[in-house]
Amino acid sequence: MKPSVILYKKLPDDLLARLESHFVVTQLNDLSPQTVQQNAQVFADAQGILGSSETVDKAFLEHTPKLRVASTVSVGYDNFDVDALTSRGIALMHTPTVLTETVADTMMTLVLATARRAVEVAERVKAGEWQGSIGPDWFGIDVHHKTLGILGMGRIGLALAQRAHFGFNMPILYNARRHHQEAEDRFNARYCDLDTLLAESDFVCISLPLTDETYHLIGAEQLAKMKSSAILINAGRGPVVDEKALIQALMDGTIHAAGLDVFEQEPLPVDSPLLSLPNVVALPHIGSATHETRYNMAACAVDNLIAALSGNVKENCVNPQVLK
Ligand SMILES: NC(=O)c1ccc[n+]([C@@H]2O[C@H](COP(=O)([O-])OP(=O)(O)OC[C@H]3O[C@@H](n4cnc5c(N)ncnc54)[C@H](O)[C@@H]3O)[C@@H](O)[C@H]2O)c1
Ligand SMILES: O=C(O)[C@H](O)CO
Repeated sequence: MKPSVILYKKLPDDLLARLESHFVVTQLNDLSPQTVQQNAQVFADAQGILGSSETVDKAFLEHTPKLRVASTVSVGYDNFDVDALTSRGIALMHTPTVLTETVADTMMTLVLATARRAVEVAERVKAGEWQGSIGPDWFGIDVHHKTLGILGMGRIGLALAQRAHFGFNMPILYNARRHHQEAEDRFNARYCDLDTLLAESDFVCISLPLTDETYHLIGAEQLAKMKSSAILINAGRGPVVDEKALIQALMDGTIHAAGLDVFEQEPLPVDSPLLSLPNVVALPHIGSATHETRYNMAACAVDNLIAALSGNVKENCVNPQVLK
């Protein structure tokens, strides 16, 4: 008999058909306690789950005694209690690599949009304010040849460094737990401690995962160490930055601007002060959101689930120790 799996994200038809050729698939909207309660038997029978963004913690796992694989349509997995999954022998599969270049494009978009004030001035044009030659109140700042600091020199950090180095002639600084020879050899990136990176970068770019260590890594103290002309870019996870401290720093001129794809609370509440600051470009967590990349992520997650439930995993497992 085919294993039962729960799908909690919409898939393109061809990928759904592929999933259904291997499994008995139940489609649900989410993994909320209410959904679990209303579909208790489905959760009790499920050997796999596939979707994104929902919390999978100890309380959830109590309802899934047969679960063997969780396949997330994302590279980030901070919404999973990995220790709880591992202690139950459940494999966590994710989708690195297929989204790397697209997310780096998004980060470069934020660098350019904040520096050149693209959103702000485009809105002024739409509002009919372009009535003659523009003056300094429409000007931005240069990106090329400025120093770009990277926090999180992993797959996405490297792809960002490539763009900044070759495309914009930017010196690259990075802080990490170890030296990254590839970044140093290919992009002339210079390793430095966090304080030096904050003090010397014109753009501080975050592509870090959210962990206990990175939670509020950037707070008031760190923002105060940045140049007042510097711009903060965050496409890692919202809680890596203390958002209250960031709002204050943007309001009092401690830093120049921020380009944000991720927030402490998503969707960003409509009354967030961030939305009334002209020096903020706020995107709705679109790092990987192109048609091509979202398809490739979904395909990767389907393949990951098939591989893991058939004992054939070659890559993309967060906790490979459960496979031994
Ligand atoms: N905005 C989006 O839509 C979007 C899309 C994809 C990924 N992301 C986020 O980007 C993150 C990175 O993705 P990736 O594929 O580059 O992952 P990765 O694992 O290749 O890179 C993460 C890097 O951060 C480093 N790191 C972790 N903790 C650190 C710490 N305390 N100090 C310094 N460095 C630390 C790791 O060593 C690694 O090099 C994901 O975990 C996710 O949270 C966001
Ligand atoms: O981690 C990821 O893949 C992105 O943030 C999409 O959720």
